[in-house]
Amino acid sequence: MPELKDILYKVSLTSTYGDMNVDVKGVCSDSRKAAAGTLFVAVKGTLSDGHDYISKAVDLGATAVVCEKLPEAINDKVVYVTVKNSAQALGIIAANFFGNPSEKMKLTGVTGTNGKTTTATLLYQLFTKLGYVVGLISTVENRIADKVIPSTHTTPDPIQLNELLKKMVDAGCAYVFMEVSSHAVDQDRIAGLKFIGAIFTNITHDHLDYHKTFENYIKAKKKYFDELPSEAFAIVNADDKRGMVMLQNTKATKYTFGLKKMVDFKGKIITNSIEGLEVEIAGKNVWFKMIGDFNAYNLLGVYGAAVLLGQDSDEVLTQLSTLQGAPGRFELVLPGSKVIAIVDYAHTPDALQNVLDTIAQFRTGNEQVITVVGCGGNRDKTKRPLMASIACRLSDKVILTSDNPRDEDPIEIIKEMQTGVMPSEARKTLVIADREEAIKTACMMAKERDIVLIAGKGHEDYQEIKGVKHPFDDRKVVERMLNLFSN
Ligand SMILES: CC(=O)N[C@H]1[C@@H](OP(=O)(O)OP(=O)(O)OC[C@H]2O[C@@H](n3ccc(=O)[nH]c3=O)[C@H](O)[C@@H]2O)O[C@H](CO)[C@@H](O)[C@@H]1O[C@H](C)C(=O)N[C@@H](C)C(=O)N[C@H](CCC(=O)O)C(=O)O
Ligand SMILES: Nc1ncnc2c1ncn2[C@@H]1O[C@H](COP(=O)(O)OP(=O)(O)OP(=O)(O)O)[C@@H](O)[C@H]1O
Ligand SMILES: N[C@H](CCC[C@H](N)C(=O)O)C(=O)O
Ligand SMILES: [Mg+2]
Repeated sequence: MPELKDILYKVSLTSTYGDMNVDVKGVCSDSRKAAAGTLFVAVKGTLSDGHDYISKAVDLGATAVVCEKLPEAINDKVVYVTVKNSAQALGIIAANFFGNPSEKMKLTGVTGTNGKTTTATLLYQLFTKLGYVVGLISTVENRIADKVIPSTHTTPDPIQLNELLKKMVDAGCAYVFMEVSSHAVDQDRIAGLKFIGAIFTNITHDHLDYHKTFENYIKAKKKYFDELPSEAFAIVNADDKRGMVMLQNTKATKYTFGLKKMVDFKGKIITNSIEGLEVEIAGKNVWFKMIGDFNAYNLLGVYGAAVLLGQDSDEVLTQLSTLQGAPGRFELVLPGSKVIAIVDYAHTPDALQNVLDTIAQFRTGNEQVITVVGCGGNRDKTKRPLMASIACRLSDKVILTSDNPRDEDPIEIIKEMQTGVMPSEARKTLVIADREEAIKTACMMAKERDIVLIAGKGHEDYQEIKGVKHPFDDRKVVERMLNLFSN
């Protein structure tokens, strides 16, 4: 069992009280999980402050406490350690407690507003095909080789994260690909991890509820690159306005990918159709099963990272051309049906615009595009009118509905969306708060060859209302409707 002094290795301490050789049976940052012999790390959160729960953790048996400020009531059977930043300390402590698993693998992180899950999943699938034992940490699911572990966050908290990485080491994972959310960077969930590579996809409007300003959001993404070690590589989308900003202060070796500029990993789209993409990369024309310009960027980021991780360029392109990408991302439901139904996780204005632009490239103009879209509750409100506006501009009919209302009133969310609908567009919008009814209505309205886009929830198999996740899957509702048509 590790001793306290060992798991505090590399943590910058401001003071210590008690025996640093005490054994530590476990680490927790939630007092409700404290047990005999554990170390409790008090972290200031967005809703409450872990410092208020120190005595609760001690009552449940915690024998050591890491905090920024000592509590008034000191228990002389407990060891107290103060630090300047306990969120950061928690990351380093969790890594030490689980034996610094990230140092025993090649860990690559993906950050950006859109495309993280797609990029990380493609890398996981690619390296598996190349014959390696691979780990994946993503919004949709975590994977240790082919074993699926459900995911609760895009990037888990430091304790779960390091425990998962340790299991990956134990299972022999040589490469691990993980999504790094801006929340995770800001909350130091990744402190203490050793990355060999980092990929930046893009940055657009999202999460301003949390970061408050776009500048802060950019800073959170940049902090990830600023803290990379010199042995790592950093590869960014140079066509994104903020791509080069990410590289400004990094010690890592810098690389770029893109379609428009002079870059290290360049692509040129030759064909873009509902069947897939043909892209010229490294002097070769390669067909991919992924659809849409934005996926050309994801594929180039994946290709660049794979080559930087030492893989053979031709072999990478051959394997990459066979891959399907992540579930619920531009997923065609029952392909070959009379109605083209697409389920996509577009839950930001930029993603919605990209998906509808992609659809616009395929359509003949004789069919209708019917979009069903909602915006999540307890999330960035500024995106609501923008998403409704984009949906109206690029669709023939729009049904505004709900998407994980959480603690908010779905009707109020829809009202905020409606402020983005121009009076001239109002006649093509319907409001149907019940998502199942909304999807059914869209399918009923659709005629042969019409395109129905169901945006926002992708792979999600629930609708979250007031803290309860009710089973709900866009794809299943659409499938039921399409099957009814064919009978
Ligand atoms: C806004 C946010 O990111 N919140 C995360 C944060 O919680 P918090 O700051 O609200 O914590 P808090 O409730 O204020 O508590 C502060 C501290 O007191 C402790 N506490 C609290 C109560 C108690 O009785 N005892 C106790 O010890 C808590 O364990 C915590 O350490 O830290 C928690 C532990 O790591 C996370 O589970 C929680 O994620 C919430 C559930 C969440 O919904 N997060 C989303 C927004 C998120 O992180 N999303 C990103 C993806 C976004 C994207 O890019 O699309 C993600 O990486 O998943
Ligand atoms: N490179 C990209 N640029 C812009 N939009 C993209 C890109 N890749 C995917 N998208 C769109 O964004 C949606 C979300 O993609 P993905 O799940 O890969 O992103 P993410 O960054 O993991 O999102 P989240 O932060 O919610 O986990 C997709 O369904 C698609 O509509
Ligand atoms: N990772 C994103 C996912 C949003 C998905 C959308 N369906 C919603 O619930 O808003 C978030 O938690 O903000
Ligand atoms: Mg994701």
